[in-house]
Amino acid sequence: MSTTPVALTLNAGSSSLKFGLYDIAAAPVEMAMGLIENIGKAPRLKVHFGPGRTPVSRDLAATDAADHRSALTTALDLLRAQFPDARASAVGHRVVHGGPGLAEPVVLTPGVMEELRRLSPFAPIHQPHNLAGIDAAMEAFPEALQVACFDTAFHRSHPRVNDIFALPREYYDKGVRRYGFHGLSYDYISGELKRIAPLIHEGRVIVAHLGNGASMCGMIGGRSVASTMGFTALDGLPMGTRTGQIDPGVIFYLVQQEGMSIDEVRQLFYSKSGLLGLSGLSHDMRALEAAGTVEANEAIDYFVFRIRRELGGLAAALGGLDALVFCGGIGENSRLIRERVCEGMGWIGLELDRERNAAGDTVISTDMSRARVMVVPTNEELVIARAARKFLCAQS
Ligand SMILES: Nc1ncnc2c1ncn2[C@@H]1O[C@H](COP(=O)(O)OP(=O)(O)O)[C@@H](O)[C@H]1O
Ligand SMILES: CC(=O)OP(=O)(O)O
Ligand SMILES: [Mg+2]
Repeated sequence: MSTTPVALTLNAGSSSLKFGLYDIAAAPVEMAMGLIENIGKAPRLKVHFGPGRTPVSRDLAATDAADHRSALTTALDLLRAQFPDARASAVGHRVVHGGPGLAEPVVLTPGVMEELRRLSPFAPIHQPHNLAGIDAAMEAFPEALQVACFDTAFHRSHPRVNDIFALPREYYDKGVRRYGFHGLSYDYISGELKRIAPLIHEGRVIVAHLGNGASMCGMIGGRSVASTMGFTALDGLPMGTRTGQIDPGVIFYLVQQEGMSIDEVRQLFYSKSGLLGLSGLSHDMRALEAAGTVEANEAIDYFVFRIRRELGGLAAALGGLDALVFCGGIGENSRLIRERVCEGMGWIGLELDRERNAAGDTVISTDMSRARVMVVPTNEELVIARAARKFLCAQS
């Protein structure tokens, strides 16, 4: 039997499950990284087992990932077959909502679980899946240390004025605040900037995490000052299937005039809107870029327009801008979106180098650009694995 301590990481999204396996004897080393997407519909598996190995990608039977629990069983079977001797000493979970109190990763206890269940309505397409993943992992690995890492935690450094809504004061105390999300990704990017561009890290940086979920974060000295997501992961930028910022008056209209139920409005805002709703075609940026229809182009126009608006707003909150960093599936891979976001942004100090952008360089601004533009691939799983290792080390 292997004596190497191993950590499993789980990152459950609304219709996907990302899983990672790390050797954590020293700093975490990736052994496997996988994704099961389209859970409950036509599930597909993508997995790769460490550097230099060819990634595997194949369709799964519907029963292999009918829900998150069965997807986890499928993922674990796969990992056990590949690494028969590995035993997880720790399981690290991405949990989207940690509420106002949980500003650091924690070891999961019944008390913490109760608080996380209470927060479920604040993150309806994420938190229930995160909690189901925790329950399943506790059952599968009763001996392992179970650690939760929160998307909201990184943003607890916000000044209060950026956390409040203009509601009567008692609502803040009830937890109705601007939490911010994608914190594991921002934490990773902050750490990477410190390593590869320490002077930039000390300055005023806007990070655009553009994936299926999308948000932007303004940082000073590597700490979050402001973010585009708010009370829930619905606010801010339009996303694959989510509206992003919308006048709350639309909800009253839909309920009172269109006769929709609150559940129907929730479905509409979280699952049928954003790029999918505007294009009438797909939530997937690759499909929209390839489609070239009027509707797909308009969905892209709106996505870019909102990013540029938030860029201006966040730069004002930071008092200027030293760097813009792109990450997430779209931010890391779409040269078109990066080019369009930076177009005509000289007034804010950004000048994109088209060739560097096309080549996918890390720095994609010109040498003359006052503010730097960068592409830094994010890694939420590594942040989780590091936290799991830290707790294990503290125990032994
Ligand atoms: N080459 C590419 N060009 C444009 N968009 C891309 C490309 N590769 C991936 N994407 C987009 O990235 C998004 C998924 O981002 P990702 O960060 O993986 O999402 P998740 O939020 O599920 O973690 C999808 O919209 C996908 O189309
Ligand atoms: C918080 C959030 O939107 O997460 P994701 O991008 O995984 O959907
Ligand atoms: Mg994501």
